Amino acid sequence: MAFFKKLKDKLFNSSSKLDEGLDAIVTDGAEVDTPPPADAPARPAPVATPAPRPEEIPPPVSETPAPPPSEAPPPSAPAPTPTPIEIPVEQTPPAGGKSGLLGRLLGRESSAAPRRALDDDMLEQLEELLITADMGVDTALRVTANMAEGRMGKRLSAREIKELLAQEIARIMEPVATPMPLYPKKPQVVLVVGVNGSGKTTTIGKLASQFKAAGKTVVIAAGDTFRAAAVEQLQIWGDRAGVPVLTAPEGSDPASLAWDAMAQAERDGTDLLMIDTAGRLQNRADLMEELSKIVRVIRKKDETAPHNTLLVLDATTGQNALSQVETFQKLADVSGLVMTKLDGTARGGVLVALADKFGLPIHAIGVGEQIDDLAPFDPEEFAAALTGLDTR
Ligand SMILES: Nc1nc2c(ncn2[C@@H]2O[C@H](COP(=O)(O)OP(=O)(O)OP(=O)(O)O)[C@@H](O)[C@H]2O)c(=O)[nH]1
Repeated sequence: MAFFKKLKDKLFNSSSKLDEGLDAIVTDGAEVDTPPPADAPARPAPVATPAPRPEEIPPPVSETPAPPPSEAPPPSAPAPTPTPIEIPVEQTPPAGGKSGLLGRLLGRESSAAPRRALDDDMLEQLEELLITADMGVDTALRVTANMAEGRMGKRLSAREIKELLAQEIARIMEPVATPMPLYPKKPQVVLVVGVNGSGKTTTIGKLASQFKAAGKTVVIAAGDTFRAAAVEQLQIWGDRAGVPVLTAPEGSDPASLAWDAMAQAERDGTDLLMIDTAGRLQNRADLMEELSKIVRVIRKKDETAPHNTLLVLDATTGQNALSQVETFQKLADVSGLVMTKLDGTARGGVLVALADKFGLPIHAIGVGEQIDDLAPFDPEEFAAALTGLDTR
């Protein structure tokens, strides 16, 4: 199945909500064109059209220099292998203008499609709809203001509004869509943080499997030593991914496990060491101490580690994800996000709010419970899926 179709299906709840909401807004108070007046706007001028995306996904190693300048890859560094979180994206119509034009040319949108003049009332309805889709008030206001710029009084069809919205969303998301950077450092230490249940274990398993498929050697440290069940789950995912999982006795110090794991990874020349961590936010001070101790200890072995601190967020928590980012930014030096459970949630809009508010890279999205249900984040596909623009 085309990846776009899969994403669209999986984002069904979000997209149908926006999709139907936008249709309703236009129908509410719309007039039917028969035919549209010659001077009617054939289609709105595109807003701040996002720079055309290259056909190819960004290179695996980001432009970001390795943590300290001295660690920057030497010119002779071996060519990076394709990043594991890159998944070939099938050709899909862009979220923006082209599909609309094509749609029109192919007669997808009849000239009798209902149109509604863009006025304050309609803008308010749009804002409300975006807020209910978890975009948050600030982002919803900014998005609608941009959509309205230069278009007040223009008569727009539902499809044109969806295209405008998709363009605006893609424009916000474009800068944050970056795969997890890979460095020539061995081991590259990836600290994985997030609240319990956000999908850390699952994401570590999926990422480990993708890194391994890309030819990297990976080892996982089960750093949530306080919960036997968490360790067992991680072992199951390690088995699935074919990657060893280092564990420590229940209740032992996670920092000491991290130390041992670093030593083993260094000894074995392992490419990536992924460290799972506890996610108990109930006692923030303890968690902060635990995370900073892990970091202190691994820095004794490599002062540039951790090279990535991934925050795993559960999309179904909606706006709560925003406060989790704020909290974890205080606890750890978060370098990127993975958003899980985007399948089957009506709260996908929170990604837009996250990108708008924090600008942290979104490395990947979880769209299911299977090992291959982790996809690179593609802003245009996401915008199209979220707004219900598709190839129907
Ligand atoms: N539908 C869906 N479910 C997911 C996704 N990612 C994780 N899950 C499910 O979410 C639940 C929690 O995932 P875990 O990976 O165990 O979460 P965790 O953060 O490690 O949780 P703790 O072990 O309690 O700290 C599991 O039932 C997973 O199958 C996803 O992308 N989509």
